Amino acid sequence: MGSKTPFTLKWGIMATGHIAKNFVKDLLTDPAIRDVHDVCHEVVAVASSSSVQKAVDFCAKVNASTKTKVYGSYAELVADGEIDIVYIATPHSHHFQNAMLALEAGKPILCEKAFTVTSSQARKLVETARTKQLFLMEAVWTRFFPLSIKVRELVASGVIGAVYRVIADNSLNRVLPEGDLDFQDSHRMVNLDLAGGAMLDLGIYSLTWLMQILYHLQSDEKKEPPNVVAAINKYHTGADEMTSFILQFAKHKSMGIGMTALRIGSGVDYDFTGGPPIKIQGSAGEIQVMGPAFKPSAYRVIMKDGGGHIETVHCPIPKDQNRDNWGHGMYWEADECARCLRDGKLESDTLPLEESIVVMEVMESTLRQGGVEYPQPITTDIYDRLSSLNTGRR
Ligand SMILES: NC(=O)C1=CN([C@@H]2O[C@H](COP(=O)(O)OP(=O)(O)OC[C@H]3O[C@@H](n4cnc5c(N)ncnc54)[C@H](OP(=O)(O)O)[C@@H]3O)[C@@H](O)[C@H]2O)C=CC1
Ligand SMILES: O=C1OC[C@@H](O)[C@H](O)[C@H]1O
Repeated sequence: MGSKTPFTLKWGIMATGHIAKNFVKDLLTDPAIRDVHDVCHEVVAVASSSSVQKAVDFCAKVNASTKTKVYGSYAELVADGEIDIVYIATPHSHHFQNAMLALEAGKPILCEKAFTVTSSQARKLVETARTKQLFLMEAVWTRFFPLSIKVRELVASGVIGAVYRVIADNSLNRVLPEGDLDFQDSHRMVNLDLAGGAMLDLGIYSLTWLMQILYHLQSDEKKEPPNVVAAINKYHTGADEMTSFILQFAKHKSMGIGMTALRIGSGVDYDFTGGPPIKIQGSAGEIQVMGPAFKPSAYRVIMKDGGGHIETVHCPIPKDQNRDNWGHGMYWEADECARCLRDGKLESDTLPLEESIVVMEVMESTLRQGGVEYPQPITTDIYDRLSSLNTGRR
């Protein structure tokens, strides 16, 4: 791209919660801190379904430009003609209706994980986006980390031979001394009305590691969807609190073993001393990844024959000194959106929509096998512009 003017992507932010804040702060960092010079980002508008004031407070918290527009409804946001793309940062329960709202208004979308609550909702979103020729991507930021790209390249290069097994865990210890989890029953992490539970919130990252190695790297002609076997321990709200799933790719002679929990953490630490949360096992060696599965921080390659030096490669997340030393790692997925929109692409090659559907199928199968059932208002695949999920009527 050389010295050409970078392509600017203009964002509309739907919701003002925890992750919207982190994402917008990432958007507002200088792309040069991550050596990106071809694209940049502008936050044009922020909407809260609760009140305009919440959007105003949000803008102050993230130190947004004074030009950023604020709305007190999602409908107003998606109608804003200046916005190139809407970032959906509502609970999983809301994603289908909110994404349909944006697509119906002709807006491209980056939608937080879990993409939807059911696979049929995911298929409907993809179908709608394709019919309307609009860009759509699930916001699985981890896939766009330079570390993930490097690990996929190493596996594809055959350095560890044929990969037969991937083991991945993304678990948090959120248990209180008396045995309950450290969330109110109404919290989105455990509340069935908000599609709570470990699988959709955290297990998706273990699944991301299984999928990006064992499925994404399969050749297109030989794509083999996984057979899924799962077990779940439920919390008293009915949400899953400890979930394990096996993905079997029989034709490829490989298996992925995924784990997630809210009752026990991934290890004593995220360092190799606690055991890496991700192990990619090949015929000639193994790649181990450390750090939380959603935000990996280092990797190492260990060859079977003991040959070669084992070097840990640390991959720090760049920080912007002019923005309170902020940098979370979500800007790489935003850069992907900018490049796709700049180049007229309707989906990302790194996270194709077909894979988001398979991911939802795996999670749905896992939850079904464990007997987790979400209520009808959040599982329907019938779009309703006036659904309380769109209007914010609680
Ligand atoms: N990529 C990542 O690292 C992370 C992703 N996530 C994902 O982002 C999404 C949001 O999570 P998070 O930001 O932690 O959640 P929060 O509860 O902090 O924020 C959710 C926001 O959604 C809006 N909202 C609309 N209706 C409801 C409702 N009925 N109950 C609660 N909130 C509602 C609210 O914004 P308003 O009132 O302004 O409309 C609220 O602030 C989830 O899908 C989660 O999986 C979460 C954490 C990390
Ligand atoms: O996406 C996520 O990653 C970090 C976790 O702490 C959070 O619960 C989850 O939503």
